[in-house]
Amino acid sequence: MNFFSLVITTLTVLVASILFDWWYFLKLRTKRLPPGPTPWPIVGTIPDLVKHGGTVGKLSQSLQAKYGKILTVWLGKKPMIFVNDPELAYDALVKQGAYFSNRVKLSSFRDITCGWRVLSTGEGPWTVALRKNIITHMLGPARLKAFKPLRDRAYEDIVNEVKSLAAAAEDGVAQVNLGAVVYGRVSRFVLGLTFGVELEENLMQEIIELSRERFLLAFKFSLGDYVSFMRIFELAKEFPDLNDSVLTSLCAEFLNAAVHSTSLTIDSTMTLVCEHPEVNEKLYREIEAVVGKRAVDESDLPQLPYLSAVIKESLRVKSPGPTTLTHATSELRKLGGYDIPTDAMVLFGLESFHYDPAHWPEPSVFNPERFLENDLDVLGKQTFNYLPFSAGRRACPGSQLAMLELSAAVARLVQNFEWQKVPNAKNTGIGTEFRARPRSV
Ligand code: HEM
Repeated sequence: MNFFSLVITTLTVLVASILFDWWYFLKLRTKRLPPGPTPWPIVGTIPDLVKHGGTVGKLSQSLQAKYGKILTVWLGKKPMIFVNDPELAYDALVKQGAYFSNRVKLSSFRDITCGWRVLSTGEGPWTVALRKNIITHMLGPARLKAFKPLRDRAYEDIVNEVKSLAAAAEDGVAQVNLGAVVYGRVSRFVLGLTFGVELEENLMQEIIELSRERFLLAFKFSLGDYVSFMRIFELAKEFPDLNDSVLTSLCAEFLNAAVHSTSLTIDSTMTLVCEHPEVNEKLYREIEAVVGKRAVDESDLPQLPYLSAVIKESLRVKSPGPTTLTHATSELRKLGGYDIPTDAMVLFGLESFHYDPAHWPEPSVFNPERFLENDLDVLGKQTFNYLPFSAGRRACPGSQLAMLELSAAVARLVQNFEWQKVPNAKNTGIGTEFRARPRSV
């Protein structure tokens, strides 16, 4: 092909795809979508998103005052609908759960998930089978019990790693990136759970690094998902149903889903505990009174109500994600009187539920006492105003394991050390810098 025909072909594809996007956009605009800012041609509301630091949760919260608790923004030609009202979320995730449980097939996820074949991006019978396998086999009560010794090792290793940093420090106080320490130890436990055997240290180290790279890749933004002509830069690939690559993707997904939010939440809980010395003191006294000097065990957790309240309040104030993953409908549905087309990405605003002043007085104040007065379930059984693990058919399958790990790890950290945040320490993405002085246990 000579240069001239190449230019003509490229321009034709460009104009055709712009016209296609325009037609697609106008077709969707005939629906009665939830309100929102008027989108720009081609790019939609992407400029507003950029103004909000690229964070969809922040964009939706700032638009909520003007447009209400269900609203639409446009990522190029694609509508993204935010549901920030707990009652509408209950309608979608429970009453209409069978229709709101699909996922949007974003091309940014295609390669990393071997053609969307992992649990969090899949839908239909394949996903139902995967979820059943995870819930009944990988994370069923018998397996959680069988793998308790590995979890105990992880808690012990976290404490020992911080103790050895303290022993090596001149003033006897460890300076530690807690998120990084927890990430490494929880990953080793989850690898044991995934493969059913303990792997060699070198191999574990290699898998942990590779899976972290994969995790970061999954956040790659692909313009082709939203503006069709950008697709010409992406190559189509075929993926088989189940082979080594699909299995690797499934293991990487499990490892990332299980480790990242858990280590992030342990880090943010300890940050909140450091910022509230009265909470730290009360927590330490509860552990001392119930457990004494021996190491806290998971079997002690039901006797530690204040610890449970601290973890739940931390998940309310600092949910690892401000929204659920994107949901999609399997057919055109109605929600709050609006149309929800199959092309829309639907996000449920967990942070909005958790910060609703009508339900939570002084919502930005960290106050574990709220959960002592009213011990709410984490899967929305009593109210959708508290939903850290989402609810319904796509709710987090790891909530039970996560609550065990969060509670036991935080209890051991408070039991063994006096914690302080390093002044002006910021979360570096993986964790926050703390100073930890071993208590004389
Ligand atoms: C603090 C800890 C955790 C939090 C706050 C959390 C929260 C969530 C949320 C909000 C979702 C999205 C649900 C939706 O889209 O409606 C999710 C999905 C998921 N989580 Fe978790 N999670 C945590 C830990 C875990 C653990 C320990 C595991 C595995 C052992 C896990 C595995 C998954 C998987 C596989 C999905 C995708 C489910 C699907 O698409 O059907 N998570 N999680």
